[in-house]
Amino acid sequence: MLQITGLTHSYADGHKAIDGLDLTVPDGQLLSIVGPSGCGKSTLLRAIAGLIRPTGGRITLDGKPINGVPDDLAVVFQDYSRSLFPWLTVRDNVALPLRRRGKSRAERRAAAQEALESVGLPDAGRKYPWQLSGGMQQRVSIARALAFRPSLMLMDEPFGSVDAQTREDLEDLVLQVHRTEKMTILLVTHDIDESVYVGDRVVVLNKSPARVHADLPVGLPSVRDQIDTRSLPEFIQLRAEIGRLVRGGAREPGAEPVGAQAAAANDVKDSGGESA
Ligand SMILES: Nc1ncnc2c1ncn2[C@@H]1O[C@H](COP(=O)(O)OP(=O)(O)OP(=O)(O)O)[C@@H](O)[C@H]1O
Repeated sequence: MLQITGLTHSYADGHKAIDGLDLTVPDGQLLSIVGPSGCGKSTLLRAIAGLIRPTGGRITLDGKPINGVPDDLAVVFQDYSRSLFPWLTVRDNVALPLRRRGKSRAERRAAAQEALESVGLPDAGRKYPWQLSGGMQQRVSIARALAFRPSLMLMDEPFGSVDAQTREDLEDLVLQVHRTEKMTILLVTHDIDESVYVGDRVVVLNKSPARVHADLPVGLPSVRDQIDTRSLPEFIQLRAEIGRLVRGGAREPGAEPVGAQAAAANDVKDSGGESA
């Protein structure tokens, strides 16, 4: 479980990006994070990733405070072109972080190949990143994260630089990975529809400095489809509510969260054994 309590961060120039943010993410949840531009979403992810030391508050992963980059974590950034090494083959890029796992060369190669297959790139291993399209390069970044088998994956606007069709394919890839690998995923996005489509839950941050403005369960069936899911009345209602919240609106006092009934129904269904 990821637990964030009273998180505060001021940059060296005095700019306060986060002010007293509380958030708990249970294991296996896919949490979408949205908020106005510049509100502190990336700062939050960087603090969770141990890339910056927050000036206040506490972040724990499975009860252990985060001091530096946690062992069990992978990060996927928007800018895939800068996160892959151009002088390494695709397979070596994917295998590289596995050195930290102490794997042998053969094990690293096998894990890289398996991860490439899971993102639909079984034949790309011998190529170099610059020989692939942008969408394929982002698949490689996701494969690298997957090969590492992290318990927590942080994704910072991961589909912001790809075309609309590739974006949908990659959203479905993340949903599939989440279902099969059961890892916890935090996904920062500017796209409200995407936050609902992929999320189990959506957290809306308020204007800088960031705090949790609203926290909404996504009560949609766990198997999602780009056309059918986005046409559901619950999807349309939730997307409208989140849009209003991102623009600074307040939750209506006492209002039942949109999708809560469906979420409850899913819980009942899931507890009955087979989950979709
Ligand atoms: N290194 C830094 N030094 C000073 N201020 C910074 C630094 N990095 C970010 N900021 C400021 O902190 C605030 C939050 O930035 P952050 O990148 O976390 O926001 P964001 O919500 O991810 O932005 P966007 O939606 O545009 O991607 C912004 O006002 C930004 O200008």
